Amino acid sequence: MASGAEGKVAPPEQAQHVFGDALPLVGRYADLLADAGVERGLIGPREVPRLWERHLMNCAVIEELVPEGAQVVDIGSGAGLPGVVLGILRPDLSVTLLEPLLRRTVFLRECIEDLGLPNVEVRRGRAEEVHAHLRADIVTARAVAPLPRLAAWALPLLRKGGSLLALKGEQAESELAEARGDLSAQRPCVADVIRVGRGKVEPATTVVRVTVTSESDHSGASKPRRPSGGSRKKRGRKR
Ligand SMILES: C[S@@+](CC[C@H](N)C(=O)[O-])C[C@H]1O[C@@H](n2cnc3c(N)ncnc32)[C@H](O)[C@@H]1O
Repeated sequence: MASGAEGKVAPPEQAQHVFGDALPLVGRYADLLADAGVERGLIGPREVPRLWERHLMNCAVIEELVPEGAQVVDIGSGAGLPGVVLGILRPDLSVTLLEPLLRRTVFLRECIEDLGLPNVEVRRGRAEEVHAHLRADIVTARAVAPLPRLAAWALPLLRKGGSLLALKGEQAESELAEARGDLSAQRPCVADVIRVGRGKVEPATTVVRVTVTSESDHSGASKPRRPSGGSRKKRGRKR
């Protein structure tokens, strides 16, 4: 994929601490986002100066919540956040980037090829339509949907003991408090809010972690309920 010098943004000093030996490859991904990603409207031009702190590093620090060798599904991957970053940092993971929009899946496939990531694959589809086909130890999602809807999409994909890691903003505690009833009605689970990356990223990344405590019944007996909360909001501009 073409990546000129134009959109390049130098990594901050702290990036070495976060990415270690993976820094050059993450730098290449940053260039792809800043060039082709912006050109094709997958990422806003105003995001470029804050690509490292607000996007790449903020996503990277969740890797400490992902067990060795896990199968990860990144719902609504968009331009690849956090899935591509996890795939680069952690070659031990198998990462599926799940994204419904063709333009975005084309970009993601090009990125994976360019970056040479054999442990990452792209799947075009909606999370609610892949319950019969995908299983995961970890499901990640950033800026995709309110918690009740996200849980309805993610929890059926998880193996017992697996977790949804939803990257959320400062309102995570109240969002979780409102959604608790909905979450356990979807599937038995425990949920908490964790802040990761203290000392590496400022502010620390806020994650709502929902861990399922039962086997799921994929025969259909425990079909996910339509969440009562998180009513459909106006979607943002499609990129
Ligand atoms: C705001 S973007 C966030 C992209 C990326 N996760 C990030 O943080 O930059 C939301 C993404 O979710 C995707 N999406 C929307 N509905 C979805 C669904 N039902 N299943 C999977 N992805 C979905 C959209 O196509 C879009 O790429």
